[in-house]
Amino acid sequence: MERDFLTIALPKGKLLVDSIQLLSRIGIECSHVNEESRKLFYNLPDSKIKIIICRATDIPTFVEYGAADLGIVGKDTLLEENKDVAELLDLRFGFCRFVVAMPEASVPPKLSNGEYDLSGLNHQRVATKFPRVAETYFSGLGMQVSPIKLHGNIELAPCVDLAEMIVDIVSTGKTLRENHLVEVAPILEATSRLIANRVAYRMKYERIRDLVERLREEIQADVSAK
Ligand SMILES: Nc1ncnc2c1ncn2[C@@H]1O[C@H](COP(=O)(O)OP(=O)(O)OP(=O)(O)O)[C@@H](O)[C@H]1O
Ligand SMILES: O=P(O)(O)OC[C@H]1O[C@H](OP(=O)(O)OP(=O)(O)O)[C@H](O)[C@@H]1O
Repeated sequence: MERDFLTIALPKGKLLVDSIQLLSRIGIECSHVNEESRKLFYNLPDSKIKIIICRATDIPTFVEYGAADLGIVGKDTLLEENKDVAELLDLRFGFCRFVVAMPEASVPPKLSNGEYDLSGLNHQRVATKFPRVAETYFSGLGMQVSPIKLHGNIELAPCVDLAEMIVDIVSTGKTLRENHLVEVAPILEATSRLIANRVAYRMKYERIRDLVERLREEIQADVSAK
């Protein structure tokens, strides 16, 4: 019966391998799921689970509409997409940071507390994949910015005068360095999250809670071992 099955949406891209490994560690054997194939859904009858593979940014949409009961997605995407889903668990992988960055040549002066003075950036253009996050951050500082939405290679924008600054994800810092950009403000840290469709969470409560508890224990054991 369909209601026995859980559909889990996994993001292709950077989070896929860790997602598969985590599910496999709690006994949902899905190591044959991979991005090399063009297969976008997998049935795991023994676990009564279906896996679907989506673009990372689409995961909240699939879960909100109930096309998937559960999904794995970065907190960054969750904030930006702002869908009506339940956030169940921090999965602790896919760590990255949101920052504001600018060309080395135009970094603002520092305040006495050591932070950069961002006030001169009011009404400036900010290139980003995350316009909602950017606007929310700057409005929290009492500022307004003009977001320019891009889908990738954000660091290019200030180099070709498309924007004065960027709001983007930093992981190693290599992309900022190689494009002569400097972080001028941290915004927030993000990791991947397990999310649920709100109706599925009620209708399939026992199954979902059981899965969440197994994941929680596995993550805790992993953290304790490190
Ligand atoms: N260095 C990093 N750069 C980008 N994302 C990272 C990084 N490290 C961890 N992540 C996490 O991985 C998630 C997925 O990133 P990925 O690059 O695979 O997809 P995407 O390009 O953001 O999505 P889409 O393909 O839909 O545009 C991000 O939302 C973020 O949570
Ligand atoms: O600090 P780093 O380790 O250099 O990683 C940060 C880069 O990774 C992401 O881009 P991604 O690889 O997703 O490519 P994209 O520009 O096409 O989004 C992000 O948007 C940065 O550009």
